[in-house]
Amino acid sequence: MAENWVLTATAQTPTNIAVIKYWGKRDETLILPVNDSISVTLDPSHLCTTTTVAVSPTFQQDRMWLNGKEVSLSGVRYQNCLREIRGRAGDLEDKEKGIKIEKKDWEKLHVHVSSYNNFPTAAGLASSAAGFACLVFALAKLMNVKEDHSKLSAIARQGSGSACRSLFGGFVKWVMGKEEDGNDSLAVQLVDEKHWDDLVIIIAVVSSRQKETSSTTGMRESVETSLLLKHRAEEIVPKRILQMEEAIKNRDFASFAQLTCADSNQFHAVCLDTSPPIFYMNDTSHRIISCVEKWNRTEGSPQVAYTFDAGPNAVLIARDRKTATQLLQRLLFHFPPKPDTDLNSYVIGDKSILKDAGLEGTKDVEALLPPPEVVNAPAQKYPGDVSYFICTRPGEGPVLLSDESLSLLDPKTGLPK
Ligand SMILES: Nc1ncnc2c1ncn2[C@@H]1O[C@H](COP(=O)(O)OP(=O)(O)OP(=O)(O)O)[C@@H](O)[C@H]1O
Ligand SMILES: C[C@@](O)(CCOP(=O)(O)OP(=O)(O)O)CC(=O)O
Repeated sequence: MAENWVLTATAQTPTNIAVIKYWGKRDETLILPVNDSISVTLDPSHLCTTTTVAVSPTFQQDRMWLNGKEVSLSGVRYQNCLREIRGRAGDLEDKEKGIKIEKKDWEKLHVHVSSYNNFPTAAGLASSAAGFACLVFALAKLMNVKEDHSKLSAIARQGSGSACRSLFGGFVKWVMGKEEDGNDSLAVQLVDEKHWDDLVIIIAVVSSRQKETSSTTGMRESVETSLLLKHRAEEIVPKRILQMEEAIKNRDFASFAQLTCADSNQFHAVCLDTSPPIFYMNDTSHRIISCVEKWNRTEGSPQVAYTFDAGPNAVLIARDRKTATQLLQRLLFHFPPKPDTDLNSYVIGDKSILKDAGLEGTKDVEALLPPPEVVNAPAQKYPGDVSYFICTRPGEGPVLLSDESLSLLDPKTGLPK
């Protein structure tokens, strides 16, 4: 066997947003949560991670490049994922390339990883969720791991809890599990992305100067100090999970929206109940909540649901396209771009919603009338308080990219292209 071969696999994995939140661990090392959670996977054409993994007898050590820059793989979370995947690697033969790797050989072979997020990293858009899910999925393909997506999700969970939910498209539940070794703490798909394809998602990336507490630190402090977290995990979430599963199954938007907003608000209440208190939302986040609440109330039934993770960004879920265009008009009325910003870079993702809303340029935004529900109140405008909007929808789970031109590593050297 020639000893200078390089074998690669490239995958693409989506990010996800929780509608019933994970907040609190019962085991910090294995990353085992104190409650079940449910998320919606976001369309990878707008937010995703692409990762190429390679193996070669010529590699001297495990190495990783993130968005083109070399980063260390020595962190315990990366090490746990690599160990768990290597332990499950199978025999592999590529006759065309003359490569034969036996199960026991994988322990001695080093890997190279190159990963790229098509959205800002560590900006509160769950890059760690897409990133760890993609790493585990790509390595599993490379190393011929014969396990289903749920089993792989239990490995991705050890990279970042929320990552386990990115192993599936559509709506996904992370079952907390009971076992001490965490083998039953994994993700399952509730329904795929086609089940409820009316939904439209608009993310407001909110400008933020504050230094935020990371999710890992924040939830540790909440577990240690918040009595509300204990009550939430034991009494509230188990019931909410059942109601949310029912709402998703029946495409019951009114219940879905009520549960999503209530759960986001309770998660932030737990943060306030933490000592010292943690503030993730800012004034802009609060203004977006008020705008949606006022509109929903005027309509008599929910049109839009909102949810916020460990940061000020708003994730807004509209019941259908028509509602999404009305939402975008409201958002752009209150949060127009700064005078020098082009609308095309201010609203990204699925731009067809801009067109449906009759908004082709900054002039159209300036001409927007106040929404009917605010006509008697001062029409408040906050240019610059939102950095940009992303229009997207529920999307599919991880996919393997077989087109070699999409590989992020050179097939000859195993180094970034
Ligand atoms: N593509 C990737 N592949 C592997 N790891 C990644 C990738 N992208 C991000 N990460 C890991 O996730 C870390 C960022 O996670 P962090 O929780 O700080 O931000 P986030 O997930 O973008 O935001 P948030 O958790 O607030 O939603 C990075 O430092 C890196 O360790
Ligand atoms: C608020 C959340 O987004 C918290 C996510 O926490 P992480 O998964 O980032 O935390 P670690 O497991 O410590 O890596 C809610 C959620 O995604 O369910």
